[in-house]
Formats: sequence, C-alpha cells, structure tokens
Amino acid sequence: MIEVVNLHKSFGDAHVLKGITTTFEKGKTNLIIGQSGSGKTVFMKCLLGLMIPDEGTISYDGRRFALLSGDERRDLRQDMGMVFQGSALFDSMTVEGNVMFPLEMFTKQSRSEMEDRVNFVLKRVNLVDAHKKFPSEISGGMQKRVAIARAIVMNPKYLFCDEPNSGLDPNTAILIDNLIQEITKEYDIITVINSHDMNSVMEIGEKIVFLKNGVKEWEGTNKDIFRTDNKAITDFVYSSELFKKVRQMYLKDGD
Ligand SMILES: Nc1ncnc2c1ncn2[C@@H]1O[C@H](COP(=O)(O)OP(=O)(O)OP(=O)(O)O)[C@@H](O)[C@H]1O
Repeated sequence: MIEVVNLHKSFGDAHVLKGITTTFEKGKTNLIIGQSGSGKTVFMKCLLGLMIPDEGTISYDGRRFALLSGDERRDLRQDMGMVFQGSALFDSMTVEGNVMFPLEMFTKQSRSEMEDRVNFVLKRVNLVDAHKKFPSEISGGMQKRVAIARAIVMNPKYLFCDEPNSGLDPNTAILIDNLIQEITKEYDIITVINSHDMNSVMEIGEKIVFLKNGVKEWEGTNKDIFRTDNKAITDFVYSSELFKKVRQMYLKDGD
C-alpha cells in the first residue's frame, strides 16, 4: 500500500497541496482527477520522489521515503515504473531498444536475458512484430503500448501513468485503459493514474481521488460517483450532458 499522510507542498506563496491524506492499494487502478491546476502533477511528482513535500509523509509498503538512505531510495525508484504523457519514447531507438533501456541502465543482465524479458513484455502488451521499428513508424496507440512495456520491464511494484490516454481516439483509449488495469491485477501492482478522461474514470476508477485547489475534495470508487451528493465532484464529472443522463439512468436502475 502507498500511504500518504497530510501532504503539503508550496512554491513561494502558492500553497499547491494542502494536507492530502489517502491510500493507494495493491492490484487496483487508482485515479487522481481534478481541474487543470488543481495539483495533480505536483502530487504525482511527490509520489515519484521527484519533489520533496514541505510537510507530511509518503510510505511505500511501510518504507517511509523521508527516512530512507540514498541506496534505499535508489532501490525504491527501481520499484517504480512510469508511463509519461505523450509516451516519451527515444525517437532514435527502436521499440526493442526503448524497452531494453531500463534493463541496460539498471541491471547486469546478459544480452539474451534482456532480450527474453523484452520479448515477454512486448508480447504482454500485444506488440509482437514491432521490435525493429522506430517510434515514428508506429501509431500513437502502439507507442503507448511500448511505453507501458518499458514501464513494466523492471517488474515494478508501483506503476505511475500521467494522462495515458492523451492524444488517443476513444476506442484505443479504452484498450489502453483495459491493458493497464489487466497488468495491474495480473502483477498485483499499485497503479496511480493522473487523468482528465471521464471514460477512464468510469471504466477503471477503482479508487478515485478528486483534488480541488490542492485539497482532497472527495474520494471513492467509480460506482460511488453515481451516488454521491458532493457537488464539486458531480459538477466536475457531470459537466457533460451525456454523463448526467448516464447518472440518472444508473440511479433509476438502482445498481
Ligand atoms: N515547479 C513549480 N514551481 C512553481 N509553481 C508550480 C510548480 N509546479 C507546479 N506549480 C503550480 O502548482 C499548481 C498546480 O500545478 P499542477 O501541474 O500540479 O496542476 P495539474 O492539476 O496537474 O494541472 P494540469 O491538469 O493542467 O496538468 C499550478 O498553479 C502550477 O503553476
């Protein structure tokens, strides 16, 4: 479990995170949602250990970040996989090279061990014939699959995804969401996703943390969203007429 207690972060006079307390559990897709500027990215950077909070604690299966030695922090970072917004693949490297990169950087595995692992994760994300292609030669959805393969190649305990659906058409976005959720369950990972996408919220929001102006305004599951009276979350999620209608139908059916 990732446990966050009373997290605060300011930049000068701007108090961006205001006392966030929450937990993220194993085998679940956890979503951080909120309007632009609400503090989602800053929160995720704190979770990744890239930003140091001013106050509060983050513990990863009992490992409290602030109390770890340099070596222990390095080990923790190796337990983290990251899917960046826009995939962030190296253009000059093939698909295989991109996925192998963390293994080359952080392990002493032999070439054939690395190739086996790369083949395994590329197969897992349903990319079998793309090893020798360059990012520019494959579609946006395939690039996301490569980014996911690269994020899981080191067998992480924690997977962080920043807007994994950005730039994808709705069908491909759902496939990517489902892939992330399947992988989360299959490998019992703690996955935390920064998202703007309401389809993702409804589809894979097993736990949703809603930030408003740096405060945790609401948390719950995608099903709880249908029933909640919290105006801030309903206004945010149901800014679309379609979702308003879906909610009414859901409440009428009583499930
Ligand atoms: N390094 C920084 N220095 C100063 N201010 C920052 C820094 N990083 C973020 N901020 C401020 O913190 C606030 C929250 O930013 P953040 O990027 O976390 O929002 P967000 O919810 O991720 O928005 P978006 O959905 O648009 O990505 C913003 O007002 C931003 O200007």
